[in-house]
Amino acid sequence: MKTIIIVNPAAGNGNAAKKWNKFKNTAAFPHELLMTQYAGHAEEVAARLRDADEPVMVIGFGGDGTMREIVAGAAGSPNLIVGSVAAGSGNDFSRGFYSFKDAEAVELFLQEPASLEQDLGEFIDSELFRFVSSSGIGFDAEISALVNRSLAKKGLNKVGAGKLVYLLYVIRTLFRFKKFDLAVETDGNNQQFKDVWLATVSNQPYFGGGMKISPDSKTGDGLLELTIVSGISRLKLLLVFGTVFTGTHTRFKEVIQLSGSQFRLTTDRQVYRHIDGDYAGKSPKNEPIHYGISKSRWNAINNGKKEDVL
Ligand SMILES: Nc1ncnc2c1ncn2[C@@H]1O[C@H](COP(=O)(O)OP(=O)(O)OP(=O)(O)O)[C@@H](O)[C@H]1O
Repeated sequence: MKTIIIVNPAAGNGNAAKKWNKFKNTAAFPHELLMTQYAGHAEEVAARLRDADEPVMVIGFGGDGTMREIVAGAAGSPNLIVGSVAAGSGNDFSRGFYSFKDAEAVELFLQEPASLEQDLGEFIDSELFRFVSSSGIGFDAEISALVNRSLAKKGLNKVGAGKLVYLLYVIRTLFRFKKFDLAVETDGNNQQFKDVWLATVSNQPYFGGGMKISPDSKTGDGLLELTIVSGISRLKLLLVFGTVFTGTHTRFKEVIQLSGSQFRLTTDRQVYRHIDGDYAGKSPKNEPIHYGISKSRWNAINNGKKEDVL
């Protein structure tokens, strides 16, 4: 099978380039290489391959942003199979979908390739936004928007202090965040939530670099899960965050989880939002936004262990 590796050298704060330099020396299988030059490049490359008349495996060598771009470009093409090697910062894609741990794993897969159709989440605002793992509104989206914008982070990342900056913004946002009201409409059901900290639409269990926000999400079942955290004190919110890593946060009464093929979400003010952890503008005030699953499905690696990918 023809194999194309798309490397984002900027992923993982530049560590992807170093990781690639090691990986390429062990990659004995035939492959073409493409180094991304700018944001959006990986999607363009994957989209150009869409009309392939033979099966092509596109391996993303990067993090969640790189994988989202590749999946968005490849979705709807019957002959493209998307694989990944985790080389980003958060790498939630590799927790929700099968990911190659080394070149040997790629070689083994190529001996007996198999794929599995998966869902791609989407919503339309002024433009079409797509997400592979999750898209959220609120507290966590505000933190990541502020951290990424912070010039301090750019300087401090060079000395490996990105996590410290993140922690500082968590504390700052914890005190400054303005909670919002949320209306949820799903399958003819209307619900109102007051004092909401965050609402996350998930296609797979993980977000935020290993937090199991939506333990029951399955990537190919045609459903999305909505997690809402509301009516909770700052202190308890921290406690809840501590339990998200194990997925036990769902026991708190302030954490609501809904499942459906689509959700219409309306916020009473503009609130930061993300797609797969990346900035995705703000939700409009009092205007419903429709979250659903794209008609264009995509093919993931099927390594034979269904529980890893379904
Ligand atoms: N050559 C490049 N220079 C700068 N940015 C790039 C380049 N190529 C791609 N990008 C952008 O880099 C961004 C970060 O990539 P990615 O999300 O894969 O890594 P990450 O943020 O380190 O990992 P994660 O999302 O898993 O935390 C993406 O939005 C992508 O569009």
